[in-house]
Amino acid sequence: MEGVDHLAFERNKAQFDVDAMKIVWAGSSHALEVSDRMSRLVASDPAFRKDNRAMLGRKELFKNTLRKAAYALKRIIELRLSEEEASMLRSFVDEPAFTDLHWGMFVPAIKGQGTEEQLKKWLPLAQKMQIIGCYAQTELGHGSNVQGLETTVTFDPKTDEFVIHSPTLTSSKWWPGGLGKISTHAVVYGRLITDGQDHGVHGFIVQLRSLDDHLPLPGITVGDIGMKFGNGAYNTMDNGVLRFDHVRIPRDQMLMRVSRVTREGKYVQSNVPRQLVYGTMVYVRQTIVSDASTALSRAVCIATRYSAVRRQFGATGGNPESQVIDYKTQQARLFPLLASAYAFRFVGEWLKWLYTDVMTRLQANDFSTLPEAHACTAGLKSLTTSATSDGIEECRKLCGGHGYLCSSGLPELFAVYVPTCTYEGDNIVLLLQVARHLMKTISQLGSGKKPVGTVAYMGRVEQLMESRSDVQKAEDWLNPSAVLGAFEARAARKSVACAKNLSKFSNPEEGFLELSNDLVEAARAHCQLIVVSKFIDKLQQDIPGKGVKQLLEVLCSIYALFHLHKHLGDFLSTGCITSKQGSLANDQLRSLYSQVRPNAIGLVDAFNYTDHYLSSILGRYDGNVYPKLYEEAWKDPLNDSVIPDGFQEYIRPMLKQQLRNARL
Ligand SMILES: CCCCCCCCCC/C=C\CCC/C=C/C(=O)SCCNC(=O)CCNC(=O)[C@H](O)C(C)(C)COP(=O)(O)OP(=O)(O)OC[C@H]1O[C@@H](n2cnc3c(N)ncnc32)[C@H](O)[C@@H]1OP(=O)(O)O
Ligand SMILES: Cc1cc2nc3c(=O)[nH]c(=O)nc-3n(C[C@H](O)[C@H](O)[C@H](O)COP(=O)(O)OP(=O)(O)OC[C@H]3O[C@@H](n4cnc5c(N)ncnc54)[C@H](O)[C@@H]3O)c2cc1C
Repeated sequence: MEGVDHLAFERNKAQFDVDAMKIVWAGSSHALEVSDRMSRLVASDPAFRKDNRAMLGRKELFKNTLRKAAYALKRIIELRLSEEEASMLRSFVDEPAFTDLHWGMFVPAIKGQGTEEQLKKWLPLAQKMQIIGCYAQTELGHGSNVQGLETTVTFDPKTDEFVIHSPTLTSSKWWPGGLGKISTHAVVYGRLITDGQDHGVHGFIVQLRSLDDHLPLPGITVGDIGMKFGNGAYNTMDNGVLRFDHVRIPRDQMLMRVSRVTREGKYVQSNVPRQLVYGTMVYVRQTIVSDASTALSRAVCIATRYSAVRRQFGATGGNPESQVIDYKTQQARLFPLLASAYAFRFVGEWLKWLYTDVMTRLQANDFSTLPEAHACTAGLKSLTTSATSDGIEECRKLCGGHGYLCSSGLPELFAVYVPTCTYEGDNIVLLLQVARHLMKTISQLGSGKKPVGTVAYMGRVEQLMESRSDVQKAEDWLNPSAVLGAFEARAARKSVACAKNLSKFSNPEEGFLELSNDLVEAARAHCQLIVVSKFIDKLQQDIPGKGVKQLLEVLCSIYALFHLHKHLGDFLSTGCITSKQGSLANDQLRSLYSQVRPNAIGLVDAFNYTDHYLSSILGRYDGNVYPKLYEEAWKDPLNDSVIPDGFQEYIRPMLKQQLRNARL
């Protein structure tokens, strides 16, 4: 039934102001207005169709992406869109493309590591897309260990140039998105060598292809690294391989904000920490946290709407079967993911604030919050992307068999999303960075250095080692201080246990390797505490709209109590809570799920996603799932003919042969 809202009866159940929640989700009325306008602009333009991606071969798929990227830029210019509108439009086009790396890494790398002169020269070219850039750091032999990169960049004082070279096979640049076929330029990371001395890894702007005929410049070998996981999915991106054979670039193409090489070949470090060379990764990790909430909310929106449409079992007295969303097991799998999507939204907002604050301080040569920014971006990137990848897969299972169809939108979302656990830093490697930060914080406690920011609770470590939860009944777990107390005590105790064990090793690095599993768990507990505490902080703000704040309080409690239940072993073994208190938390969770149930559709409608963006028959706004699934099946190329290609050639003779054998 076209035009009928099959989910209207669900929408009528909502006990809160969905439009007010849309503003909270978007971040402001202005952000909602822009994202709403841009998403509709993309959805209504047939040039941005994306429903056939899984069927296309690589070349056709890639060409289509190039067409969309060029068309998007044309529309951005024609409509005179602002930077904010343009970036929203690109995100609603919803297709990984070279432009992600151009805008997301190449431009930020120049902005963050270039001098004023370099910004003046390169930014206008990049911003007008007169050049297209990528971020070429990872090599075939090294990704996580950036200090292990092998590409050499040697200063030649005779010609005032750098000579870039790939000395080994493993030094080939490998993975950079946009590099394979499109980028004209790259920010290349390599070891700077002056006068025979190795100064470690630095960034350089390098032209790769001619701006006239797009052919690789002399000494450069470049191409695509091949098909990746999933049909369609990330294969719209030309991840590339790049080798240099003594390629020369002018000296002023070294990004010189952190350190520079003089005309005489002298290496000069500025007063900014060398870690700023890693600044672009910090920036991108921060954006990845907000993007996690977007990806997870998409999957949750699909699974929630479909769970309200889907019915199985329980038909009694002429009544229809039960909606699967009413099963407690479905709720216990789905609603924590819904809560996580909101939790990641708010922690992402906070992280953006933290990043902006760090950048402002850096301008004033205050580098004190850089370690905190590194630990938070690394840890939260790791926590949210792992949870989102697992969450998307859980949503697929929540949709039963139909979730496995490409038309559910979930397989492609998973395939595109899952490399987020690896790129911008492998999630385990990043948690180990957080663990280092925690161990350093603990080791400095005795020196009187007061921990600040997200590790401030370590300053109360003695009290946290002794504290006992005073929860007596299930509702006590709704008290934010009860939840915070338990999460802080668990995080502190896990870190302190690691620090104690580490102190038993005469060689700390050996100890760190030996205890790395425990350290990763301690880092995870710390990051979960950050998410919980930032959700609680959000609820201290004035949040208008009928029932909006109350429902967010419910979601916040679900996020916290779900993790308390999931990691009960941690909370019990560290002695923060008793097993009785653990089971009260579980009782409270069940009650919270019942409070979400009537509001579930409203809560996913608040994401304000168009059907085009969701790209899922199961997640359609109108819930008209079955006729559309049925219709879609007939569009498959296999159904173009009644008898498929290959049948006459292979199967008919086989059948005939088998029949002949049977008659003998
Ligand atoms: C359905 C369709 C949907 C469509 C949607 C479309 C989506 C499209 C998305 C596309 C978007 C993006 C594409 C992704 C592109 C990906 C790009 C990349 O992956 S780029 C490469 C990223 N590489 C990495 O992340 C490498 C990870 N490794 C590192 O970061 C480092 O090497 C590290 C940190 C692991 C170790 O570094 P190092 O050995 O130098 O450090 P130490 O451990 O010795 O530490 C020294 C000291 O420095 C501090 N430190 C480390 N890093 C930082 C930092 N970044 N900032 C500040 N400080 C840092 C560290 O804490 C130590 O401090 P100390 O006080 O001395 O202890
Ligand atoms: C889709 C995609 C897009 C990418 N885009 C870009 C790009 O645009 N530009 C770019 O430069 N790079 C890019 N990359 C590369 C990416 O940044 C790296 O793959 C990533 O940093 C992980 O490094 P690795 O591949 O070397 O993994 P490895 O470090 O080899 O990891 C392999 C395994 O070893 C483990 N491991 C490694 N070190 C440690 C340790 N110290 N302790 C414990 N365990 C460890 C890891 O946890 C993992 O399980 C991209 C990668 C992908 C998949």
